[in-house]
Amino acid sequence: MEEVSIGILALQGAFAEHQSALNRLNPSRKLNVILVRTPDDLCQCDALIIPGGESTTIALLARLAGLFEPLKEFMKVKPIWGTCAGAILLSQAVVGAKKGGQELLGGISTKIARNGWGSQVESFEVPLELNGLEESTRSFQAFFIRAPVVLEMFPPDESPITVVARIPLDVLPPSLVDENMHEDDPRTVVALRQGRHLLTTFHPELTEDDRFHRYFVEKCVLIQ
Ligand SMILES: NC(=O)CC[C@H](N)C(=O)O
Repeated sequence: MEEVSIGILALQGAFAEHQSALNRLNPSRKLNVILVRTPDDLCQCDALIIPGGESTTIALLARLAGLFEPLKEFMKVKPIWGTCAGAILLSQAVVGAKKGGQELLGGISTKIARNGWGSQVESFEVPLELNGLEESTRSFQAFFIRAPVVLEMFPPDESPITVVARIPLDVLPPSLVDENMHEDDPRTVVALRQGRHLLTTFHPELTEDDRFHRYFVEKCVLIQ
């Protein structure tokens, strides 16, 4: 059986947790997990995960490793999943970037707010409402740690955006709900797929529930 190689960008952040989650899966094809630190590592990958951490630092370290341009090229042809800081890097536009700016790979048609839930809540845990994951009726307990917030989903040029998970308004910490927020508000969208790319603003790798990892492998990587 032909193997498939999934890279995890391992410059900073929660890459080891993603590695453990991938190693727990038992997908329909054999998985080879590669920690990516150089352009040569990236060349061996069929898909990539960019973990949570600090988006500015990850971008800077990627630039220093000579990985930034190769990552942009990679994203044009192969699937990438960005979690939290990784979700910022995948977005087309960001607000709240650090002084000096934030380099983006920009392959997903979203505008995202860095640390967008504000300083009042550094982190929180809520059950999500899912769409298209296995056992979707069973909610997913998600950790948000200084998470970004999706502000806008642009009408895409090519592939449409599929919302994969939302935070129901009634479980959002009250300090984060404002009176203009409605059920379809982009700010409630915490996981979305565009083509073969996946974006999650929380940390699926910090739970034992591997459904998002399975979703990425089956729906973004192995799909023809
Ligand atoms: N948990 C995370 O990945 C936090 C992201 C971080 N706030 C950033 O801007 O990069």
